[in-house]
Amino acid sequence: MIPSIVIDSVSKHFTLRHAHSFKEMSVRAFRGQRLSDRFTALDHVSLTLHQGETVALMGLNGSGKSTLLKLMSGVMQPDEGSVRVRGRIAGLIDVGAGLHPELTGRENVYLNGAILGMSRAEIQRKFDAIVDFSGIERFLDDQVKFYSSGMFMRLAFSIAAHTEPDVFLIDEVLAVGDPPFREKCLERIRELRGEGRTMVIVAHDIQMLVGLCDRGVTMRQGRVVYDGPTEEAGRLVREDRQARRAAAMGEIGG
Ligand SMILES: Nc1ncnc2c1ncn2[C@@H]1O[C@H](COP(=O)(O)OP(=O)(O)OP(=O)(O)O)[C@@H](O)[C@H]1O
Repeated sequence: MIPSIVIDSVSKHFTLRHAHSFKEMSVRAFRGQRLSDRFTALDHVSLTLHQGETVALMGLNGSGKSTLLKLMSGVMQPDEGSVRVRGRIAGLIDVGAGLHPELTGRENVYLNGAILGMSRAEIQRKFDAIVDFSGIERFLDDQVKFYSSGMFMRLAFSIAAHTEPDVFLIDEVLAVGDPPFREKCLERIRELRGEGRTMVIVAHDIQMLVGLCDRGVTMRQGRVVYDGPTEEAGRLVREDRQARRAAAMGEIGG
């Protein structure tokens, strides 16, 4: 098996500021309270993903999935450890992050396509397919700021899905679209999977992930706690959800 992404003992910390103004700072300092805390979002995560694998990244909110995806995509750097990626990577991480609100849909296909590493000739060749897939041809010459969130998502997914990436990162975007488009996206993901590309998918819909992925990785508080069949990875997340719900019920005395 050829490694596609190698994550070696990666950690990522964030600083949480408690005081946002001089007044708040003075008050906290006067009370002897801390002005900020260091928070560990990823704690020595190691993971090797192989070419052609479709991997589900699962875990409760805040377990570190999106942070790990951002490190894979290179938009964020680890504080410790290393991330190595082989080949061209495309991601739908911050949906529409590469789309410019002031530009039209048409202009955004060119801009975003270029950002994702396509040449102008390649974009021209794929232009019709991208627009066709997105289903927004009627709005192609409108500025993207007037799009609904669904239309925005359609265009962003469509551009990314046509970049022919070696590694495709997908974060929760499938939750945004309308059901027919969501089905179309899943179809496209299956197609990309069939072409032997590496896919990493973050989603909360466990049933969908079990149907789509051949490996599941479960995260808890910044650590990988399970790596194996998707079904089992999903079962652990369901357990975590139940435990969290029980704890919340306990807090409100229910
Ligand atoms: N830029 C940031 N600054 C400060 N804290 C951050 C930042 N990004 C993420 N975090 C914190 O890191 C932790 C992990 O966040 P992350 O978004 O990776 O979790 P997640 O598993 O993707 O959650 P979700 O399912 O809600 O998207 C969270 O507690 C979050 O508040």
